[in-house]
Amino acid sequence: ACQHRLWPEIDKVVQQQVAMARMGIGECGSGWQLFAEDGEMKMYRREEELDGMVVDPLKAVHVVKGITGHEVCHYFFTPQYRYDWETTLEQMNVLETISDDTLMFMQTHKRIWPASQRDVVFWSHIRKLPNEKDRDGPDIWTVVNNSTEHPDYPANNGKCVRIFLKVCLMCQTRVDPPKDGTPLSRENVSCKITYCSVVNPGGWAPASVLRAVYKREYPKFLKRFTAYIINQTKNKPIMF
Ligand SMILES: O=S(=O)(CCO)c1ccc(-c2ccc(C3CCCC3)c([C@@H]3C[C@@H]3c3ccccn3)c2)cc1
Repeated sequence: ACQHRLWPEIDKVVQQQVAMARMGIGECGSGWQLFAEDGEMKMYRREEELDGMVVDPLKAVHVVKGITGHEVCHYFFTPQYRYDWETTLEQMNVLETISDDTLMFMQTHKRIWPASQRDVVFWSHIRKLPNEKDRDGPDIWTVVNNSTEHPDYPANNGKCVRIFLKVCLMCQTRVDPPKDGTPLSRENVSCKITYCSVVNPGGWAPASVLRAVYKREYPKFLKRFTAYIINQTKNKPIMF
């Protein structure tokens, strides 16, 4: 994978995104407003516009018991599961297998009235990072999705408006070993999930409509995605 033309960009964006995800909400600069909360899940956004278009950065933090960061990133990265959990997905194609940890996708998302239908081309990279805080603690796992161009799929040449996105899913596993020395089980693991995304809708859509879509779709997405992983992994060995 080192020689691929995208490698320098992938490495730069992954380092950037992970640094951002690691910062707490307080450190990320002010302006974050909590817009959704459900148990351990907290969703923040900043209201930002670019050329009159809503490009609100989103940052969600969640703690889920019984699953690990490797499992969360595995089910997020691997194409074959995506239709099971991605509610607004209409079509997904793997355009290129750049390496075993880097894929390129083309996706069309369901039209959300009154906005026109959207599509997106992005590379997706999964990576394990050393746990700097706790040397012998479990590694951090991350998936970064970043818009890119593909010669066979030029933007806005068909029915869809091309969106641009930068997404970072970063997961930190926590293990609380059982006191009585019994073998480790899923009750002893939990995962702190940080999901950061910036979606540029590509073409104009009413700010009120987009913000309503985000307010509805993002909490639904994260709840459905994490419930899916719990269900997929419950009778399987723990993936660390
Ligand atoms: O994390 S990912 O990389 C997972 C891979 O699939 C990803 C997440 C979200 C999107 C996405 C693309 C388009 C749109 C909108 C923009 C204007 C009209 C359609 C939305 C809106 C926000 C709603 C939404 C939010 C969350 C999940 C799905 N839908 C989201 C794409 C990829």
